[in-house]
Amino acid sequence: MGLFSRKNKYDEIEKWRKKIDKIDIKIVRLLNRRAKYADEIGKLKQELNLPIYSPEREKQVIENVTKHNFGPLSDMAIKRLYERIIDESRRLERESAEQREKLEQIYKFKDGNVKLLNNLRYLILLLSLSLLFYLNKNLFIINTPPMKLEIIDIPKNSSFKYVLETLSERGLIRDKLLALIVSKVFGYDKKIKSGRYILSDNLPIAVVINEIVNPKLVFSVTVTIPEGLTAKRIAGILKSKVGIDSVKFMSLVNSPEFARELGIESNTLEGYLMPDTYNFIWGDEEENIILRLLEEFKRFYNDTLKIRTKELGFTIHQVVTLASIVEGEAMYEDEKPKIAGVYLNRLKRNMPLEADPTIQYIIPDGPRRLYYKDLTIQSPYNTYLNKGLPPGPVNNPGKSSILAVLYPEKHKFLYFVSDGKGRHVFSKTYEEHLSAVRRYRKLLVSKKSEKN
Ligand SMILES: O=C(O)C(=O)C[C@]1(C(=O)O)C=C[C@@H](O)C=C1
Repeated sequence: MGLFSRKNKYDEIEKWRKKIDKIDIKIVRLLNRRAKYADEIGKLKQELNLPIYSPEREKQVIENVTKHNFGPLSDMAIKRLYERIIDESRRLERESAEQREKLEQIYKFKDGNVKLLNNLRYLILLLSLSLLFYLNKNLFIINTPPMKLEIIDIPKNSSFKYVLETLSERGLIRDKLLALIVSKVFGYDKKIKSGRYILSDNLPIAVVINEIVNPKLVFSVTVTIPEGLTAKRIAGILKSKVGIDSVKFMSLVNSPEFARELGIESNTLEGYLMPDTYNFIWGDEEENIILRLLEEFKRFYNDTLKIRTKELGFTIHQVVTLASIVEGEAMYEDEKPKIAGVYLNRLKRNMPLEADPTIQYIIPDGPRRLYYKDLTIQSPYNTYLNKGLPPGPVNNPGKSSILAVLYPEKHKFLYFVSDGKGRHVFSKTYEEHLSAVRRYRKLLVSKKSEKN
């Protein structure tokens, strides 16, 4: 073979190959278009739940292509080629189906979660709204008209737990836990104030707690302290009426430092607790109450009375001491200046006062009827054994008794004895007095026999 013809053949191969290349490009494009159609069919089969593999259809396809086969490829060759093409179609359909399934699962999961989240959101919203509604209703709103008013006593040093228990027991707070939480959050549990409170049963928690922390409806009690009582008996009254600690009250009354601090020339405040009618706040401090009683004493014992005291040559302490004896003796106001006059006459003559109220003060079980042996009790307060005034007041005298000492009746009486009816018989001499005493005793005896 010549060199020239050989080269021509190579060129020819190249020429054919170029043609094949062009056809291959078309074949690949067509194969992919075919694969795409098969993929569409696969999608529909998946939706219809049909199997990918369809042997009848494959048979049809082979028959179709061999029918149109005019060589040079044999029918068998075409058949083998198409079996490979359909293989790849099935593989593509399968892979696509798998991918769609996976995606579907992801969406399903997402969908579920989104639904769950939405439900949770609604639930939280609902819960928050109900909580807000509940808090608003219980904490701030007055919902019902009051059914009853309750008086609540909160003693000093009460624990917050005790306060909550009491309020809840009396129906003043419905939700103890809510009250506890709110109080703890705002620190109210450490700020409660003792006292007597009047609260209605329809108040919301915030109002009830605020009232106890910051009382506005404080309960004031009117207390009358009668004239002539000892500090100890006054302490008893204040304990029951105002809720004070009577031991603390007495220790203040008997504190010389406290008396000095208040400007009282005495070791105790006995005599200076002014009898009167007072308005106290229930549960108020013992000290405040004493200050109030002393204030009344000082207000009463004004400059005019102080000047008068000096004129008489007495100290305030001596006047109050004698006034307490007059207070103890007199039952009627109009007799007070006369009785004061008797004691002042006796003091001037250096006679013992022989005043029964001073004995009543030293007997532990008084006040009661006195016996002769009571008059012999050793005490600086015993005015049968000691001349002059006792060391201090034997009770807390009222205003009229103090005035009776400062403005006594001028007379010459040195003695008096009960007339058996609450008044007294006054005498200038001992003899007169003795006969008055005898008359009194006779009266007593006849009264006794009348009774029997
Ligand atoms: O016609 C179908 O059902 C197809 O899925 C397409 C095809 C093919 O490639 O022609 C693929 C797989 C089947 O087994 C049958 C035919």
